[in-house]
Amino acid sequence: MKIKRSDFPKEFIFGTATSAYQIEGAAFEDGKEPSIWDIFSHEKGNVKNMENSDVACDHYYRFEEDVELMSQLGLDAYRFSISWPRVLNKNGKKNQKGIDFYNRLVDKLLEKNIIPFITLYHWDLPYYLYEKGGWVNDDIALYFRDYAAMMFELLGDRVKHWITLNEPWCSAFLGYYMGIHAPGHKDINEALKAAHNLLRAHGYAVGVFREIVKDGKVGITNVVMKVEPANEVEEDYQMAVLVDEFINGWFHDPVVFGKYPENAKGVFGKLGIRTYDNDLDIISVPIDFFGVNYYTRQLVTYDPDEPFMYKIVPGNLPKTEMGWEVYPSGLYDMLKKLYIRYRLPLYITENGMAGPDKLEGGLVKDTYRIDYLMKHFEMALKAINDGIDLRGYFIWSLMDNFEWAEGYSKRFGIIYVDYSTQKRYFKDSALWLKDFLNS
Ligand SMILES: N#[N+]C[C@@H]1[C@@H](O)[C@H](O)[C@@H](O)[C@@H]2O[C@H]12
Repeated sequence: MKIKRSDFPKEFIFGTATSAYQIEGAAFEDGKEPSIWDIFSHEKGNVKNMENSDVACDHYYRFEEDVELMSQLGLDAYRFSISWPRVLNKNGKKNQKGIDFYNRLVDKLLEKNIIPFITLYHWDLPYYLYEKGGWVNDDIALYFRDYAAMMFELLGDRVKHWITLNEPWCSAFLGYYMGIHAPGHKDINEALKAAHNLLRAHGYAVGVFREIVKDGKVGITNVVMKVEPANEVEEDYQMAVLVDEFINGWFHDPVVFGKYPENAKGVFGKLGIRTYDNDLDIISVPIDFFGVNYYTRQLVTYDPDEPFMYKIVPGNLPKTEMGWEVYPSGLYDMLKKLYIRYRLPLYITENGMAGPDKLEGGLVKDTYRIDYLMKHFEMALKAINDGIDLRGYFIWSLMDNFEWAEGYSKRFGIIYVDYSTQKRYFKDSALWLKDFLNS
């Protein structure tokens, strides 16, 4: 049975999501200072084909055209991030040209009746703060608080939906343990420290938000994975519980319960890895919603030879260009799990797929993405009909963009970007979405 927009509650919002470093370009223009990703992407070996976001989708100069495209699709909302080093320089001074860009973007969105959702931090830490220790320097939480307060003051009169951090798990573990994201460190102790300081930063920002944007809503967006045992055996079930805590619980529990998940904390302790208990009262100040970035599941199996006694097992379901299994039921399962455990309103702040998109005659026949989105829309509707307080769904992504270590090799957009000309093309999925939103 084909679902329609009208099957969803009237107030439910459909949008698309992007992030500053992935689309803006103008990486060193109009007073913007470097971020850790500007430096990391220019260092050999970090990004496929040595690609970077110096230009990206040139959104800094083309934002009016891009908002017009969103309006043509009939989107209700648009989630984007602020580039911290574009608005605040190393002397703690505002960069007015950078601030003006976001003012104009917000005003353009409102003019087109598109609700802005702003993410304060989507991985592009100012490089000068990294030089002061970055996320492993406890002071970073106060720098973030001051940056957040400035943005709340500047845009809070028009923007009422804010997300403090995007996927702190990635910032901490891909950036400080696995080394595949900026700043490229490989130190589990640094990763745990960074994780804690990211959560402290979140808590301090929520505190000032309550003083500045009294009629606004604030939350945090986490990567959410459905973790399952690779084999129906006790030890794999135990590993699934542990990995669920490592990935999902580690950034949800402290924010709501003011404490880290016990099993994972115990494993870190046994391995001599320090965990932290300071400022848990600040970390757990009440928030208004959780943002859920859902893409796929993770199959795990017990392996005593691995540092954390488990390894990831590739599944046998159809996969996207990222090698991620297409697993729509995992979205429903995780929405249900999060809502039962934390009782907070939810937004799907990212869901989408990288596809083998080819531009031919001005068209991109991405029927696979239409199928993917429809199946995940169905799971969102099932969750709503089962009483879960799900309030919105943002497709990742509005347009093809810089996919971090994958460079431009992975296309997640519903709009195709020809990077050689910067021309935008609606993919079939965009045209399908436009019809769906009017259905
Ligand atoms: N990879 N991948 C796609 C997508 C990435 O482009 C976003 O920036 C992240 O928030 C999240 O990882 C998801």
